[in-house]
Amino acid sequence: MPLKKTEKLTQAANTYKSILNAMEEWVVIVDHQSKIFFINRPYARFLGVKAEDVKGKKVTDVIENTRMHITVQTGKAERLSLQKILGSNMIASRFPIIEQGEVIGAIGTVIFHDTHEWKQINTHIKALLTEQDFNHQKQLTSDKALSGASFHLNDVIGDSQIMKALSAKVKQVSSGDVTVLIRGESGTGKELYAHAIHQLSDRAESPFIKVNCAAIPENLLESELFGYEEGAFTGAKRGGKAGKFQLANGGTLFLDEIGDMPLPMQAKLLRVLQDREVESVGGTHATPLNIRLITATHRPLENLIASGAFRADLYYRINVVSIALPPLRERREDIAKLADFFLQKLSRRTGRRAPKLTVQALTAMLAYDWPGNIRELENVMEAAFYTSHDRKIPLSLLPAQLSQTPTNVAPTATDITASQTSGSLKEQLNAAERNIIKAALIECGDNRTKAAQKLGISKSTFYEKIDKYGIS
Ligand SMILES: Nc1ncnc2c1ncn2[C@@H]1O[C@H](COP(=O)(O)OP(=O)(O)OP(=O)(O)O)[C@@H](O)[C@H]1O
Repeated sequence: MPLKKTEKLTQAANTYKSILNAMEEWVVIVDHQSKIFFINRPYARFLGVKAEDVKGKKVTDVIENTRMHITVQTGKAERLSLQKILGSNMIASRFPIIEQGEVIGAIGTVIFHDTHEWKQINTHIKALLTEQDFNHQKQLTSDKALSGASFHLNDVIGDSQIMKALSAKVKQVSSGDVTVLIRGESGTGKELYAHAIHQLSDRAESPFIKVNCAAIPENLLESELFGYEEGAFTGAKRGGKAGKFQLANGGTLFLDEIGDMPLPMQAKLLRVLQDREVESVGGTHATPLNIRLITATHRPLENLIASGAFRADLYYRINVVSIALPPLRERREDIAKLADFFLQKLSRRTGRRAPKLTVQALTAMLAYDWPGNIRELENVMEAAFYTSHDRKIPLSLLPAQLSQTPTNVAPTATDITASQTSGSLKEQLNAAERNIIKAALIECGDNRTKAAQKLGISKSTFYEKIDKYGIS
């Protein structure tokens, strides 16, 4: 038996001897008795020995502080450990050589020949990463310098039928100047879509200006939107200040959280949109406007109108084309792909290899309802990325609420990804019908009459079906 092991090792090593000798890294191979079988020339030179002379000697007698014999005994790899040889701290790795289940030897490498070299290389790698990051940022800022919008439709991840229908609709409405209202729960990607529409439009090279109507105090909103003249009020800047409308002129104005705009401001906004001109606070003349307006909200505008908190006339003006973004729990097919996308993104940013989700972790993620939608998923993946070891993300690294979904209702990873192609014919047809109805609703901006017409069914049948599938 021992002979056989040696023969196998001889065969393997002979094939690669000249390659191993040409390497800058130091390489040593021991047999199953921890005797040196091969040592490459650079390593032998460093030790001050001749490769032929040490062949067959116990590795512990030739290399100081070696652990190669331990690797042979345990069959376990040791990566990037410190090993002091002739006064220098080397960085060494050791791997068992396994053939048909048995350890026939071990291979050891020394990558950095002292800690100084390791530090130098570390600095070099950091510089490369910074440069790569800088180039990426430069690309983003040059996109931004052109327009202020840096997301494209390609950045929108999602293969589900719903997302495909949305992409088609976005492409269709982007080119004209039509006013778009984007609706969806918090974190569903409303801002991302606003950017994508601008990027696809003829205005892509012109400014994209965003205003978060919920984040600006009521008394500042007017001057923020319309700008002000010098001396317009106490504390006004010298020379005045351009408003977001003026800055967006020629391009796109994105009013986020429009449902949170105070009523008096709604009246002023409506006037500007109707007159197509804007006058700054304290100003004496109006500037003609040429903007494309995109608005977004997570609030139910119809209810706000009913309670008197939102103007119906403004609603009609902003709701020319409506795009409804589905919550993540209604397109669970996209969860795995989005998770992977965020892990890869972090990997590119940090230079660390992306860990993989275990089946249990992915199953819990597929069963969870994601009230914070994609933003929540992105945050969960970021926390898991930084706390993961062994390139794995087990369930224990996910927040507690993800493991609390009762397992009897938790669909498995395969259930979800195969939801279109598994189950009885009836189940598959139902799944397909649900997706078709959902897609039609999206295409028709949630207008049920139009969606029913598009599908060639009566309004009452359409209502029965949305009831049956619990589509809201
Ligand atoms: N389909 C998607 N693919 C990839 N990333 C996405 C997608 N949708 C959203 N994101 C990311 O999720 C995060 C939240 O998206 P975004 O800010 O556009 O949501 P929102 O609906 O505008 O949220 P809020 O209403 O809270 O402002 C962002 O980091 C965005 O890049």
